[in-house]
Amino acid sequence: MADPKKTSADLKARAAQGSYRVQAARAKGDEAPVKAPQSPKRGTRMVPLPSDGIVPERDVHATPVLECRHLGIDFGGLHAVEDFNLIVGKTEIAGLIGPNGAGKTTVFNLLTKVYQPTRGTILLDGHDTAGKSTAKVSQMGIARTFQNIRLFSSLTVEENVTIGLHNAIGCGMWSGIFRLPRYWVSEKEFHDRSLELLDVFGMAGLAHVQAGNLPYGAQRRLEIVRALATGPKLLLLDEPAAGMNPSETTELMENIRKIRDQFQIAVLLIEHDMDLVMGICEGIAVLNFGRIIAKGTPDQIQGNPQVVEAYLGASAKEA
Ligand SMILES: Nc1ncnc2c1ncn2[C@@H]1O[C@H](COP(=O)(O)OP(=O)(O)OP(=O)(O)O)[C@@H](O)[C@H]1O
Repeated sequence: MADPKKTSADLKARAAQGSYRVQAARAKGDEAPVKAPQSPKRGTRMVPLPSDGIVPERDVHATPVLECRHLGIDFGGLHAVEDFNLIVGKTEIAGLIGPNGAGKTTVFNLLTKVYQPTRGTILLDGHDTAGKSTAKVSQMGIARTFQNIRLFSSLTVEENVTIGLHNAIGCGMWSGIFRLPRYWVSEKEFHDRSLELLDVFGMAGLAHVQAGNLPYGAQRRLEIVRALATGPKLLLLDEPAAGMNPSETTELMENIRKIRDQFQIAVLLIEHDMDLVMGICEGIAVLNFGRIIAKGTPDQIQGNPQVVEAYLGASAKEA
């Protein structure tokens, strides 16, 4: 869980200054302040869709990878998520932010069918996921990582990735039980593919290391590789920078962009680290008390008084 005071202070400072880049330039002692870009990836323009949403211009003619319409879930009398509408473009890096308890993880649990929604619709790449199981939506193209690392710590790095591949492809029960030729071909394919995926993050050399023995940052990277092994169209990252030091966070930001560029998939991330969110997200949605209170580009979100108020309100209550 993030420090709400730090997050609020970050957001307030940025809202006041209008640009985190100006702040960074001043901190480095640069003479001329750097002008904030319209969106984090230079040249990316967010375009409104006829429905309620914005997507990167490059995705405007593609089916959105995710479309949530009037999504909601109740826990007893608590409307944990209410009237949640969100569109994520085919190759967009999108952010879902909000104070602690706002409903962010609940949204991920709805998207992955850990919870079935009380109301509303979720379209994944244009297909309705109503009534589908977690396993089914995984096959349909959603993968996620969790706030707390959930690796098989006694298995090797490679075995952790292979499990993701098995989930996606499988080699058939009888081939596996009777070790038919198809099984061995699959195992060889899985081995090669695991190393290929690990290599994206410079981890192929760690394939035989026990996952539990990896340093923290590497365990977080491995979780992402394992999620990628399932062949997703949409990767959900729940607080990927939690517990990371600044250099690990910078590396993570590069890796997230690399994933989008190399695999041509979309990423939706929950994160309290505003440097990461404002640095890589193209579209951002802000949740408070289960409802979206703002949507837009990083510049629009940083300058939104309702957003600053939501974070300051949370911070003030904790103080
Ligand atoms: N299974 C559940 N049963 C009852 N209430 C729940 C359940 N899951 C979540 N909630 C409630 O829903 C609300 C939203 O919780 P959620 O974990 O989604 O918030 P969050 O924005 O992810 O918070 P954080 O940033 O602290 O992780 C909270 O009030 C929480 O207590």
